[in-house]
Amino acid sequence: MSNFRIGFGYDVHQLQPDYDFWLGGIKLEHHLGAVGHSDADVLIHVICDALLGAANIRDIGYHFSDKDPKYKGIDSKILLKEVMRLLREEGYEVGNIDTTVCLQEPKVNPHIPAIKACLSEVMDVAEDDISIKATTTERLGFVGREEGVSAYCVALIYKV
Ligand SMILES: Nc1ccn([C@@H]2O[C@H](COP(=O)(O)O)[C@@H](O)[C@H]2O)c(=O)n1
Ligand SMILES: C[C@@]1(CO)OP(=O)(O)OP(=O)(O)OC[C@H]1O
Repeated sequence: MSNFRIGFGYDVHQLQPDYDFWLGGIKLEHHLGAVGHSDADVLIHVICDALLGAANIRDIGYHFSDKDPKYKGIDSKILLKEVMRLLREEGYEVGNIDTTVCLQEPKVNPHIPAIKACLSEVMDVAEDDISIKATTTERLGFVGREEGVSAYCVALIYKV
């Protein structure tokens, strides 16, 4: 087995009125927000899953159950910090992560610098090793109908 491992994360959250829209640790101003047991930050959730998967230490729902009232409404940055602690406890460091957010509206691009700065601080990983991208689905499917937001992440980790 090499010192390098990869992981992958995928997640979906519904979008509805009267909810906050947290994405990558920052709050977007939008008429719809993401629904979940936590703050429903889909971008942070896929980063957590990709990192946990890379280290082969299960997934976000295993470590932070959506049945546990302790995590009701929790700031996902707290979950990501704990995932980083678990990763480092296993002797790993992050090489880089690459993410894609699938969202019809609003535009993510203007927020990418703030998201990268936020995630860099939470993860203690250089901004240069954190890539955030976005795409619409050309009005097709649940993302296109603005019923939900999805995201993907791949992560490279290495043994220190
Ligand atoms: N929510 C989004 C979606 C897309 N972008 C940016 O726009 C580009 C074009 O999107 P298409 O879905 O038409 O390919 C995309 O490459 C992103 O740069 C965005 O910022 N926010
Ligand atoms: C984060 C957790 C825990 O609060 O809740 P949700 O916000 O529902 O998120 P999801 O990605 O569906 O699953 C992980 C959950 O265990």
